[in-house]
Amino acid sequence: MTDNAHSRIPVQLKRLPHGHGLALPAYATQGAAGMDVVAAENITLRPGSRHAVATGFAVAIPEGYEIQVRPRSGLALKHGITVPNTPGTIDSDYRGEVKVIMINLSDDNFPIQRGDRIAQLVLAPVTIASWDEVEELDETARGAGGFGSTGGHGAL
Ligand SMILES: O=c1ccn([C@H]2C[C@H](O)[C@@H](COP(=O)(O)OP(=O)(O)OP(=O)(O)O)O2)c(=O)[nH]1
Ligand SMILES: [Mg+2]
Repeated sequence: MTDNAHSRIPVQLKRLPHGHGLALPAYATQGAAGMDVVAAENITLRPGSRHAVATGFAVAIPEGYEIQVRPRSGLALKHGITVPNTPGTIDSDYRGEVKVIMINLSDDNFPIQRGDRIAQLVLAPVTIASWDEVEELDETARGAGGFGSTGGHGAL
């Protein structure tokens, strides 16, 4: 763990019974955006299968923030293991166990051991919108063009 405490936002965390003895989510380097989070269970992900992996803790995120659950690129690149709902959203009013939904996109079984770093958690501010319903929207050069309208892969 590194010394970037000056910029930290306190977030309450409650260990659940099966979470005792596990490392808390932690920043691996001083500039890390995410805290690596470890699995609280042993599970083998078969090819194509998915599972909500226990973390062994619950949180109370301050209002105005969320926690995003993101995959680790090493697991994605080397093993085809990722988070299908990335970024997963942990709401500030959620008090259940934080879980990491993982999917195995490879052709091989992938064993997860309790204590393995499986994903990363990013604390992020949330901006709250209010709808301003109108009859007409302003015109732009893009207009309704989207979904590759400016040219995509291999376009001339
Ligand atoms: O990767 C995730 C995503 C969600 N959650 C928990 C915390 C979150 O606050 C709650 C609801 O998540 P979300 O809003 O993404 O799911 P939903 O399908 O919309 O369920 P709900 O109707 O409960 O909001 O589930 C996790 O533990 N891990
Ligand atoms: Mg929801």
